[in-house]
Amino acid sequence: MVPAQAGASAAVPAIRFDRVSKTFPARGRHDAVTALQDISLDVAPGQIFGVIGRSGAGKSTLLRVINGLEKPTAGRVLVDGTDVGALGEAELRAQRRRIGMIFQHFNLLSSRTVFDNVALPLELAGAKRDAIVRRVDKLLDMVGLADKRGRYPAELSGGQKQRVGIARALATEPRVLLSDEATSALDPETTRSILDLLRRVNALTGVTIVLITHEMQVIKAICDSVAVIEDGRIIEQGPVYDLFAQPRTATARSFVASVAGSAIPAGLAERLSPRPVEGSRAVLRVVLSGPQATAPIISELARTQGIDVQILSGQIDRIGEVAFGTLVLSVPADPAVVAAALGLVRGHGLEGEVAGYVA
Ligand SMILES: Nc1ncnc2c1ncn2[C@@H]1O[C@H](COP(=O)(O)OP(=O)(O)OP(=O)(O)O)[C@@H](O)[C@H]1O
Repeated sequence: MVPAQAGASAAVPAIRFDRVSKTFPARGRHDAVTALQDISLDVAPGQIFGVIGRSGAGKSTLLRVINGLEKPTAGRVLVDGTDVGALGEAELRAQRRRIGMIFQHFNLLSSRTVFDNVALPLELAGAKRDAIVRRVDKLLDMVGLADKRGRYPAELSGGQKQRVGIARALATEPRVLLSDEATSALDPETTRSILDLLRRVNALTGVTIVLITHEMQVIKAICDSVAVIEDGRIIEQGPVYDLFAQPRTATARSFVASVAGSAIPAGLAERLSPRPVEGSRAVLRVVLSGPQATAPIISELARTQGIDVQILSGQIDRIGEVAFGTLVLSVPADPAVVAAALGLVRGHGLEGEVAGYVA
């Protein structure tokens, strides 16, 4: 007998990148640019999949090959098993109705009301008027904008505009929702409410979401899986908690640190000197991540090594069961003491470094 889970593991991914590369050809004085290099990844149906990278890393291009706005120069992108690059114009149009998209600057039509913006994809798909009214009213209810249906975009806040964008993207009941830095133009509180809405939409409709961002906070807030992109290559990918627990590359570590608040407090940073001076103490920065994130390093430093240790700042956060954060400590500047302290930290599989010396 075939085990029950065999069927599930063989499920067609919602999106598959199979060795995808994209090079924009040289034009005039501009050299050719390879925006995507040999990318392979699977997005499972119903997942919220985040792609994080710095400016120019290739995030938008990666999103645009999913809905066929760009064609790969090598490899294939499969959406629900269909090779997007092999579709003709008419098939591609039909395919795009199954892929919604939301944007950083909302891209609403200013001359249309909220209702008419959301109705547009349905009108283009040839839906009947009463079906359009039913669907749009339901969507406006879902995004909490039923009372704004007759308003124009200029009369809405940024968060409300993005809610309209989300309702419009969902109008044709897509299987996939692409999010292009959808919260980058919003303040932190509005960002949270939009991310909550996307989570709710995902849970209610099962739509697969692929979002690109340069903010680790967004990944942490709603993604199940994440890929880190740099210079057109995926340098790490996996469940979000794995990335937080054990970032393997310097880029991923710095993204994790941006959420974990690894920075030395400003007042202390100004007083740090690169070398020890008379009576100074060494300032150690310890990154808490992985299975040993909560190891009792302070008591071990004090008790087993006899090191006089002072806590200068610290922050610890959690994703599910995984703890991560940073601790800033000071110990006597004696090189033997510093080496013993770092040895103990690293012995627990944690990263530690001397950030400087403070008198
Ligand atoms: N149509 C194009 N023609 C030529 N080069 C392009 C084109 N689109 C993107 N590129 C180049 O490809 C690389 C990746 O661009 P992309 O927009 O995908 O990056 P990104 O990670 O989304 O950046 P940002 O966060 O700044 O939007 C960049 O070097 C960019 O200049």
